[in-house]
Amino acid sequence: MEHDTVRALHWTGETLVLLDQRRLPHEIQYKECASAADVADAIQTMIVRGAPAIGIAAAYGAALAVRQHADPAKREAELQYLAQARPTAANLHWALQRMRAKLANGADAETMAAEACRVHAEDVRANHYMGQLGMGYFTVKGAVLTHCNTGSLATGGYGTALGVIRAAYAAGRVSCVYVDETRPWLQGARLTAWELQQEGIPVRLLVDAAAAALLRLESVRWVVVGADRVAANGDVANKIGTYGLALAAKAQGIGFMVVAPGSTLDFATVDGDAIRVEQRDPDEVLAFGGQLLAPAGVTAWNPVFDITPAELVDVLVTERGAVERPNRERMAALRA
Ligand SMILES: CSC[C@@H](O)[C@@H](O)C(=O)COP(=O)(O)O
Repeated sequence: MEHDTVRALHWTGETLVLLDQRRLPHEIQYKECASAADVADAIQTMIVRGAPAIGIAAAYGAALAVRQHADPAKREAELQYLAQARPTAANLHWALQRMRAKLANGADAETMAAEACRVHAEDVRANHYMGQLGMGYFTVKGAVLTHCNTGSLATGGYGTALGVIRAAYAAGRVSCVYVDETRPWLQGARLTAWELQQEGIPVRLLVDAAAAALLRLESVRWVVVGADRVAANGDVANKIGTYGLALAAKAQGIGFMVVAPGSTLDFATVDGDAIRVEQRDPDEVLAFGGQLLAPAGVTAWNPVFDITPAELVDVLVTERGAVERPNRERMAALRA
């Protein structure tokens, strides 16, 4: 098994230590979470981000709630606080549901922590499996384009879309990785470029607005992205800008691959229209590094995810298998 360059989360046995992703790549700082509320705040403020990593953090948060409180009402309040940290990533609710089931069976703090560690380890295993499965589609060596950060930092380790790219690069099937900078948080520029550089994988950064031109002018074989939630019909919620990439890929006849673990699949949500898309503070768009970019008084629209209709997805890769051109019927094969 290949090594992972970095870990976003570390369980000490008593606390959860998170690599502060807001400060990367130039500062390595950690945030120690001793309570569920600390974890919820870390998710809300993007110290930890990426759907699978959010789910894993929430699982550890639930273990901390049980360690901290004997009173079921207080535990419940902590779990609800965690559940509200961010709305779009399905993994958050999936993880809390799994931890609640343990709790309902009378689990103590130690058993809860062991379950959270299992959630974490299973995610890493799923990523390695998806890496192998996904790279099977890269039949000709070439360049790929990815968006946001879906690597070790966004998951328990290794990555979803970036896991496929890493596996494919190791197998000699990727020549270069184009990375969208991913405004406004710059997950591509700050995090993905950093992860790829550490691996020695050739990386070229582009502004988000250059992606369609890249697909038209350069020979890119696949666009590979992750997901925050996949609805029962295969519609995909992912970082804002993903829908535009899918449209451009379709227009150019370039493959569009989505890579996501089972914990991101939401069969209770009928389609993308029913997915709640998080809106964040307009200041994330209007200012940068504390410096106002736009004229004072201008407002901004800041949805942080968009919905890509299933018909634009060529293949959805999960650890339960891969589905080509997902629709409601084909998605059924991925039910747990
Ligand atoms: C494996 S991560 C998949 C998605 O979570 C990722 O593409 C993404 O959109 C992350 O958004 P973020 O706002 O950084 O949490």
